[in-house]
Parts: sequence; C-alpha cells; structure tokens
Amino acid sequence: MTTDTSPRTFSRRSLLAGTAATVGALASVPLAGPALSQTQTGQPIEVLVLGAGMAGLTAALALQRRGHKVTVIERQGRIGGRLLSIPLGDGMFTEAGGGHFRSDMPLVLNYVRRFNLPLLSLNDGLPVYMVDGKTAKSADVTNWPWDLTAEERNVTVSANLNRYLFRAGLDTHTVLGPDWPDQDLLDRLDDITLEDLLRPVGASPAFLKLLAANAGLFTPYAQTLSIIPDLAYHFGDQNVFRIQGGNNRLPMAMANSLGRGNIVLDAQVTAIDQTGARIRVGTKGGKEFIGDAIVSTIPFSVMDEVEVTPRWSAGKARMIAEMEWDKTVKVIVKTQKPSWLTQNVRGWPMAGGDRPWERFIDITGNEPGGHGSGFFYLNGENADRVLAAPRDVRAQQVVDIFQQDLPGLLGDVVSVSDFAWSEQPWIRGSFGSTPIGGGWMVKEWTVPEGRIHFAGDFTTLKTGWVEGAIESGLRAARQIDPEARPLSGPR
Ligand SMILES: Cc1cc2nc3c(=O)[nH]c(=O)nc-3n(C[C@H](O)[C@H](O)[C@H](O)COP(=O)(O)OP(=O)(O)OC[C@H]3O[C@@H](n4cnc5c(N)ncnc54)[C@H](O)[C@@H]3O)c2cc1C
Repeated sequence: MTTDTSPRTFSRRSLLAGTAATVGALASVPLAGPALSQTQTGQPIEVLVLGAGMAGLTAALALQRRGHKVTVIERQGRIGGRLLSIPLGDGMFTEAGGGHFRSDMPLVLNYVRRFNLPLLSLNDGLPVYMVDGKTAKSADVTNWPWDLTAEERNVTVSANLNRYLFRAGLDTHTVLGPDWPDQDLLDRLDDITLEDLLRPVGASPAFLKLLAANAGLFTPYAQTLSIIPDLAYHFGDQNVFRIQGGNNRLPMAMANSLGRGNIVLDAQVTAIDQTGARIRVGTKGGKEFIGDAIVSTIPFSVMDEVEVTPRWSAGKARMIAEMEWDKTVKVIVKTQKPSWLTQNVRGWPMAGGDRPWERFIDITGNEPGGHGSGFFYLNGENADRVLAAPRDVRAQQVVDIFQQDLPGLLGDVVSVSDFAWSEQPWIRGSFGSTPIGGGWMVKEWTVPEGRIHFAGDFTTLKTGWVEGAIESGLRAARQIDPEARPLSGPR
C-alpha cells in the first residue's frame, strides 16, 4: 500500500457516474484500533480528509496549521463541492449552490476577510407574493388581500415570524449559537413541524402560506428543529453578500493556502478499512492512501457507494439511511436590466408564491455588468415537475409560467439555464436534514466511528449553510487535535 500525495491539476472534468452500491449494513464486528485518533503523544499524525468542499478544507487547514500531515481526497475534478459559481458573461457570475452570506455568519466572513476576497452587496427581500391566486407587493403591507388576523396585519412576514418565535420561547439569534439547542428544546422541537409550533401561538393559515412563499413551500411541514436555524438566517439579518467573481473563490483560496500538492482530485473514495493499525482508503481508480485518522465530509446521500470495514455501527447506518435530502433545481436567468427595481420589488426573495416557479431570488445587487441576475428555487413537487420535462425546454417552461403570472417583472430575458442537484452523482441531492423524530442524529453525527470523524453542513443544524459546513469542519478537526483553530476569527 502506498500513500499517493502527488500534485494534480485542478482541471474541470465531466462527472463520473456512481459505482454500484455497497450498502453498509448494521454492525456486528467491533471496531479495531484506538477509539480516537488524536495524538496522545502530541506528535503530528497523518489525516485523510474526504471531500474538498468547505467542511473538508476547513478541517484540513486547521489540522495542517497544527503540524499534522493532511491529504484531501476529492471525487470531482474541481474544488469547492456545493460552492459552484457559473459565469454568465459580461464579468457576471451566478451560483448553482451556496448563493449568499449574511452578516450573522462570523466564521464565513472571517475566512472571506482572511483571503481578502471582495464582497458584493445584495438586497434582502422586498418581494411580490402570489398566493391563492392573489398578488400583492410586500411593500404594500397595508393592502395585503389574504385572510390574516388583526395582529398579523400591517407588519411584514419577518416581523410576524419573529413575534411568533418569541411567543414559542425561541428567537432568531439564540438558535444560531454553537450550543443550541439544549436537551429540553431538542426533545420539544424534534417531533413537531413548524406549523405545529406556530399555530398554537397564533399564526393563521394565511400567514403560514406567506411564510412558505418567502422561505420555501416545504417550510411549514419541515421538522421544527432543522428549519428554525434556516429561518433565523432568512429572517434575522438583512445584510446579504456574495463574493465578486463567484463564491467558489473562497474554497479555491483555501485550497491554495493548503497547498495544491496536498489535494488529490478525481479520486472517488470507494473503500475505508480501519481494521489495521493504520487506516486504508481506496479509490475507484485504484489509488490507496494510508493515514491515522479520517475526516469524512462525503454526503450521506452517496455514502452507499463506500464500502467500510468494519461495517457502520447501528446508529451510523441508521443515520446515513434516514437523513432526508432535498432535490432543488435552480433555474438561472440573466436579464437585460434589473428592471424589477423600478417596480419596487427586489431581493432575496424577489417573488414568492404557491406557483410552480415557487421563488425567484434576485442576486444582482451591486455586481458590475449592468444586467439583472437571479434564479428560481424549486424543491419537492416543483422540482419533480421540472425534472420530468424535456431537458432542452424545462428551464424555459418555468420562466414562461412566471412571465404569465407576473408580466413585465423580469423585463427582457437574455439567457435561461438550469442546475439540478439531484442529477449530480457526487451528492444526488441538495441539503440533508433531520426528519420528524430525527433529533437523535444531532448527537450521533458528533460521535466518531473509530478513527472516522464526520463533518459536512448536514452534520449540523445549520444544514444548507456554509457557516454550518465550517463549524462542522472545526468540530471534526478538534476531535483529532483539541488545539485546532480556524485561520483567524472566532473559534
Ligand atoms: C442549491 C443550494 C443553495 C445554497 N445556498 C446557500 C446560501 O445561500 N448560503 C450558504 O451559506 N450556503 C448555501 N448552500 C449550502 C452550501 O453550499 C453548503 O453548506 C456547503 O457548500 C457545504 O460544504 P460541505 O463541505 O459540507 O459539503 P460539499 O460542498 O457537498 O462537499 C462534499 C465534497 O465531497 C465530495 N465527495 C463526495 N463523494 C465523495 C467520495 N466518495 N470521495 C471523495 N470525495 C467525495 C464531493 O465531490 C464534494 O466536493 C446552498 C447549497 C445548495 C445546494
């Protein structure tokens, strides 16, 4: 067995199709080797990091800084995972994955600052809603045509939500803390949907529909535990940013800092064996790596393609099998101008409704180029409908429905395309989240499996957010070396 750490080029390549599934069944074999891989002797060890997304790169940098030898093994021919920027021409970029950061994301912003990356400012939402066949602008709050209660009238969706969360004993600040939730809250929020939480404290069905139009149609039916941090980001802070030239510049900067020779691309991990004194990792192309500890950021949605020896413990096998993954299709639109601004409509989101287009997000902000830029966000049945349509027309169909519903809002459309997350073989989904009653996973994902430590935004309640990915990478690094730190900024 050899450890291959030879430098690779970072060229894009077509994605490999998945291998035959090798499902890790319930464990019957006890794990060999030490329970934790941390160097009790204080000596540097060799760590294999699986996945070159934000979680993996965070862990790798933090461990390298402590003197450990780190090799990042990445399935794709590119760095960044779900930070994936796509050029739109005229110097503009859109984002297939992570699209924006907020000023209440200290870990992300500190890395952005550390690498001196320029930020664009975006507008937060001043949307138009189309719900139950009725249309109203968010700005015209006094004239909303829906059957809201007296106390829900004349205030925004955000203000209503924050009031209801307060009544339910929550708020959009505390829930973003690293130690949230405590056991009592976890037990309370585990078995209920957001609707179950908000209806008893006064939320009307009409308000819940508007909330869904703003935050995604799945929102009222999601498990409260996993949706609350998501709502806290969307409704707790109004300062929205992205990186000029593409959010993918952040993981690229981290990869450069790590040293490209420490990252092996086009290497799909298919086997992990930790029965021996050292861990062995095999890839689809026949490469083999040896190390003392693993940080795995491989999304659980594709973990069935990895053969682990010994098999996963019962808890890990159940968590991997039961975590729920969204599909999410983005329909990407470039327009001649951001003409919606003249109609007093803008931002994240710019339009929301119970329509097949679901939500349009305006990410133009102060990006140079002069054009308008945005994307439709489609999940669940809306994503299914797009995915079932012929590939060459499916994105345009979404735009056509929107143009009929809200004529003139987009102005002249220059280009339309789509990006479907369920079609990416390296993840086969967009966001992983805990199902109703899945609160037990919150502890499970923090417990290492022998010498394998888990990271990835899906191993946090900040799933679907880069802040969660970074938090998880630091957690895994500290399990290996308690002194591991980010490059700068808060712990
Ligand atoms: C549609 C969408 C919109 C989003 N919007 C936002 C947003 O506005 N703001 C925000 O902060 N976040 C957003 N996010 C979330 C953000 O993109 C993620 O939190 C973050 O990029 C996840 O990083 P990660 O390292 O945890 O996982 P990933 O980036 O998924 O990294 C996992 C890596 O593992 C690799 N891998 C998979 N299998 C193997 C294998 N067998 N062997 C080796 N490597 C493997 C993958 O190729 C990938 O590079 C969005 C995500 C999506 C999908």
